[in-house]
Amino acid sequence: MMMDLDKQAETVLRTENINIFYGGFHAVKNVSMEIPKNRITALIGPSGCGKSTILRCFNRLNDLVSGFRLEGRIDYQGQNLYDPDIDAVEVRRKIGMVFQKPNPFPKSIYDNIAYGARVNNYKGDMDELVEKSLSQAYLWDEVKDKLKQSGFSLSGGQQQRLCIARAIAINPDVVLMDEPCASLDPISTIKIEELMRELKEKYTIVIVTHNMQQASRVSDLTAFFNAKLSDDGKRFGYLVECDKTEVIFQSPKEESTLDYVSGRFG
Ligand SMILES: Nc1ncnc2c1ncn2[C@@H]1O[C@H](COP(=O)(O)OP(=O)(O)OP(=O)(O)O)[C@@H](O)[C@H]1O
Repeated sequence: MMMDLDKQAETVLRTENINIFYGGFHAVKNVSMEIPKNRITALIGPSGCGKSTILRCFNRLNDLVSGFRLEGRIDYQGQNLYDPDIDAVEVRRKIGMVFQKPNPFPKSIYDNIAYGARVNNYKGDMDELVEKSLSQAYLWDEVKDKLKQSGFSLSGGQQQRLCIARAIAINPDVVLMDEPCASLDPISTIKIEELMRELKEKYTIVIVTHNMQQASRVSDLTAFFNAKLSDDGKRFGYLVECDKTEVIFQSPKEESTLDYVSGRFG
């Protein structure tokens, strides 16, 4: 499907008819979609439609949730991420995550970056890696004179850029972002959006956002999810459509998509 949407981009992640359960609750039904390389894909939709659930499946973060079960497959570089012989820790090294609330480690700014590299037995020059990662996250100039201070001493927007720097320091393929600007002021938000545009040159980005302007400003592709009641009266999430962002925002196939992006519901 995506090949038609973006002929230049190869597919990094592909879900094939996935169904996601939390215990007896069928949270997400029959989602098939593709995430293209070096693009920003936005997941949008009303609360509870399963955006975060799907995002977290992309790096197996839901494994830690009791009762979680996934049916179907998620292919990453031709392998099913959920095959029993796949190491979830290695998956999370290749597919990083940035959360809604900045969550620096209770360590110095320097060690926030160096920690993951040390754990991964990084053999290169640590100072260089720290500088490069912080520069890529547009934070270096603001912190270069206080690298030994705690990550918590930074502003919220700076902390989020620190978390992005930490995510890219271990050289992932994909960076997942779950509402990365939800707790930030407008100026920090614009900085993170600029940063995302830069980062997609090197990484593939998938972002969950409630902010329609943000999705239309930064993403190349947008997937619109919705929720509805099944025959037994339970609410489940599903993918309505995924297309180029300008199509989703201007001429989507489904009326419910237009209603949502134009603020008529949700
Ligand atoms: N750990 C969990 N255990 C049980 N149910 C869960 C769990 N996490 C999510 N759910 C349920 O799965 C459904 C989808 O939740 P999810 O957080 O993925 O939605 P979302 O679209 O990201 O919502 P929001 O926009 O409000 O963050 C919801 O009904 C939610 O209550």
